[in-house]
Amino acid sequence: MTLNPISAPIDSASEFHKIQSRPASIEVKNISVAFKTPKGTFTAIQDIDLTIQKGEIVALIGHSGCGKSTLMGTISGMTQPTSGTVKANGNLVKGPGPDRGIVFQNYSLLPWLSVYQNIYEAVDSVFKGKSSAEKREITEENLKMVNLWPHKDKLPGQLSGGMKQRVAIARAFAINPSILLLDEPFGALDALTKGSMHIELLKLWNLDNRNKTIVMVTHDIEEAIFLSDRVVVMNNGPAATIKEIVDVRLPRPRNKKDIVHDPAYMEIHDRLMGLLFDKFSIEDD
Ligand SMILES: Nc1ncnc2c1ncn2[C@@H]1O[C@H](COP(=O)(O)OP(=O)(O)OP(=O)(O)O)[C@@H](O)[C@H]1O
Repeated sequence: MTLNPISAPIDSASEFHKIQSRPASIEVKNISVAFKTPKGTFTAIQDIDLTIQKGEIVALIGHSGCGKSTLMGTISGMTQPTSGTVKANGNLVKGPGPDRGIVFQNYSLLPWLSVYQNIYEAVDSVFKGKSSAEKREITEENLKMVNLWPHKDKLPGQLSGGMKQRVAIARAFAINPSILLLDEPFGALDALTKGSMHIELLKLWNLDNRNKTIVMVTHDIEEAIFLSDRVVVMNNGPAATIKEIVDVRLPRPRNKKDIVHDPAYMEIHDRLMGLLFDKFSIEDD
């Protein structure tokens, strides 16, 4: 398989409308999550409604501790909502499933397995009916996609942060989920590595004809705008809700260097800054 540049199909802002008219991939209905703590019940998120279309890239953004990971947890099925429902591809989410691949900031690779084995084991656990040759082919294809084939025999401890993150992303893609959930996947990376990871992610998304739905938690406004179709801004908790959903009607492919000069980008950036930092100001006199 050859890698297409991220410029594969030419898009325009009207592409945004096309995506919005696609079928729902994730339907979050009236979700609340409350945790039992020694001090009593703590409601992290409350009354959240969010529908994400198939093939959409959506970023969740908000201050630390507002409930982004909790909301992601309900979509992944790792967190049970106290009330409300989540559907993925029309099916009620009752727990984690192979239709939803998850990538965390800490990579969650198995340190005692090689890069190759980390991916092969995941493929093996999901594709029970496939032959070993087919599973080896999937493993190889995905490692090559993230340019890690030459490093396949290394242990995670012998890799840089960016390489580990690429293994985690290759593993998530190898199980071919229709939904990819990324919880601060690039948070620990330096700006340059982060920039290349954004390009890698969009390449993989394009290779799959933009069919995978991607939901990403981030603290990074620029990252959210560069990658997403919509940015979901959450209120501060407790009982956090969605404050506003900002549409990112910027044509794709997006060029990291040029996009920042686009007046539409600046407007979205200002809006997000306003939503996130409306209460903060620095008195310097
Ligand atoms: N298992 C739990 N038990 C009790 N409280 C929890 C639990 N998990 C999360 N919380 C609380 O719920 C709130 C939301 O946490 P969450 O991790 O979802 O926030 P976040 O927006 O992802 O934060 P960050 O950006 O810092 O990663 C926080 O106040 C957190 O302390």
